[in-house]
Order: sequence, then C-alpha cells, then structure tokens
Amino acid sequence: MSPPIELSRFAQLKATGDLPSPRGVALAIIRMTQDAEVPMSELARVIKTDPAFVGRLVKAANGLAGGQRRAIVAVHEALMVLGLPAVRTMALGFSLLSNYRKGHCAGFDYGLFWSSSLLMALSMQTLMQRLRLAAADEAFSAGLLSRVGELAMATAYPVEYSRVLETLRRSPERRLLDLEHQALAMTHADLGAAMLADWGLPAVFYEPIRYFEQPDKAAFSEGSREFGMLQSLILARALTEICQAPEAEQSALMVMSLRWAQRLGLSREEFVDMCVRVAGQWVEWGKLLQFDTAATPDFATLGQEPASADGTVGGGVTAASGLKVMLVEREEAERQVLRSVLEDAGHQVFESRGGQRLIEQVLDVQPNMLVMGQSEPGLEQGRLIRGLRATRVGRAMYILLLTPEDDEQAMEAFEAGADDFLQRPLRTRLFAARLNAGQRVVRLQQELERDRDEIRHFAAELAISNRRLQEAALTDALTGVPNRRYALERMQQEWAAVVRNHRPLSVMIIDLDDFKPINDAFGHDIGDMVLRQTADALRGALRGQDVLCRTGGDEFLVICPETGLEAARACAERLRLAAEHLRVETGGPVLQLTVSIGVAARDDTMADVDALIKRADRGVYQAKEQGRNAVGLVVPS
Ligand SMILES: Nc1nc2c(ncn2[C@@H]2O[C@H](COP(=O)(O)OP(=O)(O)OP(=O)(O)O)[C@@H](O)[C@H]2O)c(=O)[nH]1
Repeated sequence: MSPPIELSRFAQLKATGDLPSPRGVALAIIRMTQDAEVPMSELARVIKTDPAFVGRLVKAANGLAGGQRRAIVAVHEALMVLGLPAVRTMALGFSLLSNYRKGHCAGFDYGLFWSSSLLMALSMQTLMQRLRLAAADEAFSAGLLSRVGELAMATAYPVEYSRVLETLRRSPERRLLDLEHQALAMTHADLGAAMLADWGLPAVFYEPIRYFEQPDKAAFSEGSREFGMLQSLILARALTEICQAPEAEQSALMVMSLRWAQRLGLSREEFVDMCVRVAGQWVEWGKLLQFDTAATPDFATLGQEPASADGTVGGGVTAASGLKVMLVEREEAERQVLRSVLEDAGHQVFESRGGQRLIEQVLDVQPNMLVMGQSEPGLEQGRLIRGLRATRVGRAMYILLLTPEDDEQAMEAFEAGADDFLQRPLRTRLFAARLNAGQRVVRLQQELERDRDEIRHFAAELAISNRRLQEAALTDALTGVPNRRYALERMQQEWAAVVRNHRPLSVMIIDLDDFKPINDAFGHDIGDMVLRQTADALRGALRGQDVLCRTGGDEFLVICPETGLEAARACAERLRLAAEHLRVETGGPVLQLTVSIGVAARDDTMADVDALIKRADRGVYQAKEQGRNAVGLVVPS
C-alpha cells in the first residue's frame, strides 16, 4: 500500500510544530519506553509524577486485564501487564487528550471529539477482548487515537478546517474526506495514519485506521488481521454513533450495526451485551475525565429487533454467529462437498493446503475450528497438530480430523491433540452432526471465556473503587491537589531517589499574603474560592514534573525533582507572577492577592526531608520580611 501521506508534506507539517504532539511527563514516558532496557522502577517513578496519568493507566490496565486474573492496583504491576508499547501509546493518547481539550478551530467541537474517541477506545478494547485480533490494551489506545487526523487538521489549519466543517454542516450529504481533500489537498484519514506510523504504532493498527471510513479503498485480504481490524473499527464507529445520535435515529443505526456485528461473527445478544458494557464504561470514564457523556441509549430495548433477521440453524445456534472454519483437503471434489456442508450450516470457510503454511494461516485467520482432511504430502499431521497446539490460537481451536479407515498415522494425529475424528468414506449427514457437536463445544468455551472476563471485570471495578478511596485519602478536598499526607510521602520517595542517584531536588513553600483579611471581609466561602482559584493558577504555571500540594490553610508546597536552586528560583518567580496576575472571580467583587515563596535545594549537609522543608520555611519568612509578594532564597551558609 502507498505511504499514508506524501512523506515530504508530512515532514514539513511536522517541522512547523503545528501538529498535535505529546508534552511534559508523557513525552518523557514515550522517550523512556523507546528504550527496551529502561528499568521498570525508573519508568514507574516518572509515571508517578503525574497522578492523573497514574489513575488512567491503572484503570486502563484493569479494564483490559487481558490474561490477568487479579486486579491491579500499583503502577509497576500495570506496567508489567500492559508492556512498554501499550504504555507508550497510552501516554501518547492521554497526553493529547489533556492538552488538546480546547483549541482555535471554531467549528471543531473538541469535547465531542474526545468523547467519541473515548467511545472508539472502549469499543475497540471490548471487541478485541472477544475477537482477539490484537492485544486489547493496545486496541484501546489505537481506538483513542483512531480519529487523531481530525484533531490534527483542526490544529494545523484552524480557519480552513472550520470552513470545511461548516460546509459539511450545510450539506450533510457530502463526505468529510472529500471536502478536506478539496480544501487542503489531504484527508484526516491519511494524516492521522501518517502520525500514528510516525509515533511507532504497528501497521496492523494504522493501516485499518486509514481505511475504516473508506473501506472500498482498502486492499486487505479477507480473513487477515488487518481486515478484521478494519471491520472492528467500522463497528466501533457505528456503536459510537448510536451513543451520540438523537434518540429517534438510534434504532436505524442499531439495525446497521447489528449487520456489521454479524459479519464479525457476533450474535445479537453478544453485541447488545457489548454495547451495554461499553456505554457503562464510557459514563465512568467520562466522569474521570470530566466529559459530557450524554444519556446512554437503552441498548437492551434497541437490540430487541425482529427475531426473523437471524434465522436459526440446528441446536439453536444462529446462522449469523457461525464459526470461522479452516478447511484442509487436497481432493477437489471432496473439498467442494465439505465446503458446502460447512456453508449450509452458516460457517465462514477458509481453505488451506496444509503443510508448513497451515500454522501461519491459522495465526492470521484465527479460526474457531479446523477440519483436517488430506493435506499436501510433506509434514505429517501429528507434528502439525502438535505445532498448532503450541500456539495460543491453536490451543483454543476445535480440531476435527477426517481419517482414512484404520490409518495408523491418523491415530497418531488424534493422539497429538485432535478433538474428534471421522472416518472416510465421508457421510455428509454424519459430518454435519459432528460439526454441530464441535460447534457446541466451541460455544461453551466462548461462554466460559466470557464468564471469566466478567469476573475479571468485577475484580477490576473493585480495585478501582479501592484506588479511588486511596486517592481520596491523599487529595485535598477543597482544591483537588494532593494533600499534606501525600506531600510528605512523596518527599520521602524523592529524597531516597536523589540520594541514590546524586540528582538535585528543590522545594518551594508558598504562603498566601494577608489571606485572613479576605476571610474576615468576605466570608469563608469566598475565602475558599480564593484558595481554589489560586491552586488552579499555580498548577497552570508549573512545569509538568513539579508537584503542587496543599499542606495547610493557605500554604502550598511544590516538589521540584531534578531541579537545582537557580531553576527552582526562576520557577518560583513565575508562580509569584501568576498569583499576582490572577483575578479571582467570586460572582461579586473580583479579588486580587499575592504570595510569598520560600525556595530551598537539597545539599549534602542536610540529614533528612525536614531539614530541606525547614530551609524553605525560612525562605518564606524572609519573603514576608521583605514586604510580601516576594521569593525568599536561603543559600547554605
Ligand atoms: N476560607 C478558608 N480559610 C482558611 C482555610 N484554612 C485556613 N484558613 C484561614 O487562613 C487564614 C490564614 O491566616 P494567617 O496564617 O494569619 O495568614 P495571612 O492572613 O495570610 O497573613 P500572612 O501569611 O502573614 O501574610 C486564617 O484566617 C485561617 O482561618 C480554609 O480551608 N478556607
């Protein structure tokens, strides 16, 4: 396939710095995860400097919890479960989500964009848990970034893109991709895929992301992973649209989605169940990320469309939810017979000649069942089955052998791990009956797997509740920044790390000037407003790696890892100015205030954290002495 976008054009755009890109802690995480040798402890330390990312990472690791049986609570556990590539894409996705919630493109609804991207993420995650075409955790991030091209167009060309969106609003029958191409000679699909490729996402994600809004242009072979991903993205997009459509349009969209779901081998019940789960998670994530998630549709009712759409086949198994069957048979006539029995039973058939290629094909198509007749001469069946059973897909697959009468080799193959066998000459009715029995086993296995997922899901919910409680215990309720307890624990951790690595560490203590008179004049509620807005202003003026905590009534502490005295002083000066320029909106009078800041850096004469904090305290005292609205610096004597 051609490169997503002319490379020189992409390089130019990238060089302008106008494309969305990760910042701060996320950037540090992305750089670190590019090095496969990075110690997990070091990575965990950097991640912990961003409590918001910690919460999202742990929640994501739990929500996905692929093969994990136990809920995850700690960052290093989340890292082990997710692995470096997933953590990198998650840092990327969440960083963009934090930094691009607003922008200059007037016609672009940033809130709606992220809310639907989140739905894409959750839908892809849920679909991959069921279809297992890719790791669910990576699929979550890929879903979150699946429409990043639109954000990029809005960021790089705010005025022009606003016009494109306006034209689309006036003529909804036109296609966004065409309008983009006309106006800017590129499309969000191509640009988004180029960005994802540039960020190092695997082709199995960015190629389908490029085509899922224009599947007619894709050239993926049927049954390939890319093809499955493309169909999954289309279905995820359809689910997203249902959640965000007006109620009157939801049932028509549901009918369409059910059709896509059927193509992916999902039954009506499975898909409806999936929708309910995704919608629930969307609301939960919406709360965490402060998004408007609207009222979620009543999927149980929407899913109750006429039962006739499904037509049932033996044993109450729906035709639409037939299995993916890989068929190996050298004899043409025999193969045709087998194929027609399988297709009549509603299964999707993939053919293989057997031999060495079979394992590759099985890994690619991921069939539920293998019907193994005569293969090309070469590798014996027993070894082949043993090879298949050594893979994850092969282990879960039902293997039905078609054997010649009294064949010694076939018996060996059966002993190597086949589930059932049928002797030739082939009797089609018997074959159909054995097929049904096999299908029931596959279904039972799938149900078991779903039950297991459900249990993992509940365990994860519990872990999240625990984590919320933990977080609440470490958060200041008034301002939402970490509290004194967190500050002290964190100081101890940072102290231990810098002593080990001989790196600098500074702290600042910020005390509001003449806060008592504000309380006295305007009351405690207005005083609270002042504290809240001051905390926001200070946080906004801080660098990514610094941590602001509220340690007392009108006192804050800032921990600055990897920072020497001079850099901390410059940072304190920035905070002082931010407070000075703040206009506190109270709904009545607009108030102004200033702060006094004490700054201190660790040196080898200090015995412990207390010594460092005491020195910063002396700095505050100095600043107050100088007449307030000042930065006091205590240098070692
Ligand atoms: N509104 C509000 N006030 C608080 C809170 N916690 C402490 N205070 C008040 O903060 C004020 C702190 O006043 P002081 O320590 O005297 O300091 P100041 O008036 O800022 O004077 P200087 O620090 O010397 O500039 C006291 O009036 C406390 O009652 C709170 O959570 N909300």
